Amino acid sequence: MILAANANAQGSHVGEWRHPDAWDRPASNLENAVRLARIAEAGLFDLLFLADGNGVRNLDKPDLFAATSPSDRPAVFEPVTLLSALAMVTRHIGLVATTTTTYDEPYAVARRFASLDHISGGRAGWNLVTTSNPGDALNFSKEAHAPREDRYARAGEFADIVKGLWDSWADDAFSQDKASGRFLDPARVHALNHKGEHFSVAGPLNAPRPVQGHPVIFSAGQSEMGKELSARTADCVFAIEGTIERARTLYADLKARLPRYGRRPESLKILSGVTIFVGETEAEADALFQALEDLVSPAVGLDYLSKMIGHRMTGYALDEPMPDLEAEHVGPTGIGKAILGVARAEGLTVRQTYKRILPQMAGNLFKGSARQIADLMEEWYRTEACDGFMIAAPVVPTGLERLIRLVVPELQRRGLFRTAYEGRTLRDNLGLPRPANRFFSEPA
Ligand SMILES: Cc1cc2nc3c(=O)[nH]c(=O)nc-3n(C[C@H](O)[C@H](O)[C@H](O)COP(=O)(O)O)c2cc1C
Repeated sequence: MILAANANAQGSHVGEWRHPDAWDRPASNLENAVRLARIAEAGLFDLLFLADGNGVRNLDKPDLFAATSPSDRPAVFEPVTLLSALAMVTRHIGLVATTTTTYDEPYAVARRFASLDHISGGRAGWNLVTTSNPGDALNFSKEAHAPREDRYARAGEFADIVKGLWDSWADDAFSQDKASGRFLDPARVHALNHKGEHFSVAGPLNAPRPVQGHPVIFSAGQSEMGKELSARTADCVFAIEGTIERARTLYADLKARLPRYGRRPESLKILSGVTIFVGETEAEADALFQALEDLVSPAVGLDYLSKMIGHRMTGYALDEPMPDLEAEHVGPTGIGKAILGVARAEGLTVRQTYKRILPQMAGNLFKGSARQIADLMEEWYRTEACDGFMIAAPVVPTGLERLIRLVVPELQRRGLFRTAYEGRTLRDNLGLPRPANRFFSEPA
């Protein structure tokens, strides 16, 4: 079972940062990030994962903004920069950063992640997103966020170029031989010379081939286009589905797309987003859950719901049934659709819907004792709802510490989770092979 730490130092629950256990002054705090990375590595987690965006939300609503939620992101480190620092204080754990294909350039992204892979000794991963926050467009000389179709078309070409650039050099290209005076072998370089619909990139990349060949690629879109992109280009998918049945359907759907691209089912790992409240007892987990809920005002809750479903919910009566938005609303995201589906299936009111998703910015909710949590994780894993979990554990960092103390040993006893890191690279630990260079055969 793969375990990933969804490592937003401000937490994932909207009310979390106000809890007495939360660390003080979480904004852009390197010391906290280092502590969190060390905690996750001591717990043998496969990787740290940093979601990201390129803009600040809610500035137009000063009251909400003052009570900032983690998704507003007013003060977060640029993730590759942060992971480069964390690479120096960790040895085993994978380091995965989100970077957008909509507002970045393939050469720059290939270079950044090749560098992180070398700096970390083969532990880098790139979470490829097409950007969820439309306002980010205004920070990149655009007047509006491009439609989903255009973003995904660009993303597909972007990913192909990045992979091609990582293959610029054969693994043995840089002999750096002082005696002969030969720094590199000019026969072992390939200039990409890509000319496509969105990009023209000559190459080669000004970095040796990454330690892992290609850093691990994550992707996180759940629309038809998002799923197809994952099947074609990703090694791991960060998936969020509200029920085990929906998660199994998505799992089967994604794996069934792979043969079309000549891929085997085990070449794509699916991590289900989950927020875990674990206590010494079920009652302790319930109490923490309730304490966090009490820290969120209806205004903040409604705003959060609006962002998650892509439709402004202010003005709807809190205790009326959740409106049937899917019919009237053209563009809910994959996540938004899942939320609306659960609200409809369970007949939730607007208030119940936002309360339901409050702890679920990072995915499905698991709450209870260590045994109960391990039972749920085992069921999801064994019945092919996922290959592992992208875990947020409120409150940061005590929630993760508790999870590692209580749940990890239970998973180990059941033979579901490692007792020591197996490999040297993130790919090794995830059980993913090192990709061959598409332009050069391996050195003899
Ligand atoms: C689980 C999950 C995590 C995501 N994380 C991010 C993120 O960190 N930053 C971002 O800009 N977009 C993120 N996205 C947005 C996607 O990249 C994509 O733009 C959005 O989901 C719309 O595509 P879809 O309809 O295919 O889901 C995430 C999406 C999902 C489903």
